[in-house]
Order: sequence, then structure tokens, then C-alpha cells
Amino acid sequence: MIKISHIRKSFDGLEAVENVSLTVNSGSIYGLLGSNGAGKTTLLKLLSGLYVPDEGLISIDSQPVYENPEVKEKIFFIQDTPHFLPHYTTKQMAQFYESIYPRWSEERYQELVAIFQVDIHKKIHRFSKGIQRQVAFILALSTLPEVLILDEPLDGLDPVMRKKVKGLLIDDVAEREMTVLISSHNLREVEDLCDFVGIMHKGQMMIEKDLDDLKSDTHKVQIAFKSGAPVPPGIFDSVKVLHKEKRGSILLLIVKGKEEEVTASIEKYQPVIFDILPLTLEEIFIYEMGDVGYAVENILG
Ligand SMILES: Nc1ncnc2c1ncn2[C@@H]1O[C@H](COP(=O)(O)OP(=O)(O)OP(=O)(O)O)[C@@H](O)[C@H]1O
Repeated sequence: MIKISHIRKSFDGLEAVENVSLTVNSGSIYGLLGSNGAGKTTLLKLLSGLYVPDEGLISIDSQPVYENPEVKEKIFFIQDTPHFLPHYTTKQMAQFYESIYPRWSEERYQELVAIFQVDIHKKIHRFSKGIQRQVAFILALSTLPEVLILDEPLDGLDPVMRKKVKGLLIDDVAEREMTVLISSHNLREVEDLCDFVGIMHKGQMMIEKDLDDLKSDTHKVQIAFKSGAPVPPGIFDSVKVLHKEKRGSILLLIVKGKEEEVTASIEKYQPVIFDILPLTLEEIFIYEMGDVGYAVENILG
């Protein structure tokens, strides 16, 4: 289990991460989302022990991470630009990781090389960006990490490879209870991968929630009444309306609440049109960011 408590990190007076706390349960996938410059990469570097926090505690299975080799053996961090030793081939990098990660699995490495079909004798820096990322996944998963930290992991991978990588991650989470923390801007990609999401903005954690709860809690609603009929007063008394907008005779809303309750409270007024649709993670993200003054686009589409 990853536990981050009241962590702070500043650079030259700029608070990159400000009093952030989060917990990631073993065997789950946590999606760290947020605006540009929100502090996501800084948080991942703090978690992987690359940065020392100014304040707060970070632990994995109750052991502090910073300068703790025992814990670091359980973690693998694939940065937004994966790092390899200069002029090394995949085979040489594999030998290097085998010497520093005690849980390194040669069998898993051979399996992954066969899956991705990379030339292990070619110098990694000569590969394209996407293939370098595939190499990073081969090496990372061969260390059998307990905690895998990923910064924009699917960036540069083609759709077939993205699907393959997602499948491998899900398998390791299911089979060995691997814990994954992913930072991404690609909300559609994390939507079907993560159990939990946290949204950061300006160094702070704005919301942290179970993805299913987050999605089942917020809906897009379209309603219309018989031609010219006004919207009945009181219709929204038992519904929390987050956003309301009229388009011709159709009223578009974003509401919070359980789907059955929202449906019941609107249907009793017998609208001629009534649709209730789930919001995508992308729509929830844009709405939440708008709530804190970040540029909002019209998400009602
Ligand atoms: N090594 C550093 N030295 C100085 N400032 C830094 C350093 N690393 C990050 N920052 C600053 O900290 C803030 C958070 O940066 P960070 O890279 O963590 O954001 P992010 O959420 O990953 O952003 P993006 O989504 O744009 O990649 C930014 O204002 C950035 O300029």
C-alpha cells in the first residue's frame, strides 16, 4: 500500500506540491490527473524517492521510501522520457537490472521480449520513441515490481501496443497484486484502467475518488416539456444541479446524485424529452477544473 501524507515540495519558492495526501491500496490502479504544471511529475518523483519532500511522509507498506534501498527494490518508475544507460542494448540493460533488482525474473523477461518482439541486441537509443517505451515496459515488468509508477505511460505507443500494455498491467495487478500509480493527460486511456482517480491543480489535490462512484454520481441530463410549456417550478428541488443551460426548447443540465433518484424526481413532471447519460471522465475533469477557475469548455456537447 502506498501512503502519502501531507507532502510538500517547493522549488525556489514555488510550491510544486502543497499538502497532498493520498493512499493507493495494494493491487489497485490509481490515475493521477491534472492540469499542466499541477505537480503530478513532482509527486511521482517524490514517491519514487528521486526527490526528498520538504514536509510530510511517504511510505510503501509502512516503510519510508526516501533513501531506503529495501523499498526501492520493490518500485519501478517509468518516467515520461524513459531513461537507459547510454549506448546500452536491451540485453545489457536487462543484465544491469538483474544485478540490482533481486526479484528480477528471466522467465518473465523472455516472455515479454517475445510479446513485444524487440531486437535485444540493438542499442536502445537507436529505437523510435514508441519502441524505447516498449523496452521500458519489458524491463520494468521483468523486475516484478510491487509498485509501478508511470508518467504518461502510453505516450508514443500505437493503438495495438497501448492495448497490449494495458492488458499486461491489468494481468500483473490481478495476478500478483501489483500496485500502479499512473499520471496521464489521456483521460480516455486511464478511464478503463484505473480504480481510483485523483485530480491535481496548482500543487493541490482537488478531488480523490473511486472512479465508479465518481461516474455514477454525476450525470448529463436533457429535458424538454410540451411546446412552449415553462419548466415546472420545483423540478430541481431534490436534485443538485451543477450546471444548467438552455438550447432552444431543450434544457441541458449536469446533476449530481443517484441515477434512480434523479430520474424519479424529473419524470414525475412528465417531460416530453428526458435523457440521462453518464459523464465521461474527460467531462468530469473539465467540469471540476472549471469549478476552480480553470478554462472551461462547453462540456455539454
Ligand atoms: N526541478 C525543478 N526545478 C524547478 N521547478 C520545478 C522543477 N520540477 C518541477 N518544477 C515546477 O513545479 C511545478 C509542477 O511541475 P510538474 O512537472 O510536477 O507538473 P505536472 O503536473 O507534471 O505538469 P505537466 O502535466 O505539464 O507535465 C511547475 O510549476 C514546474 O515548473
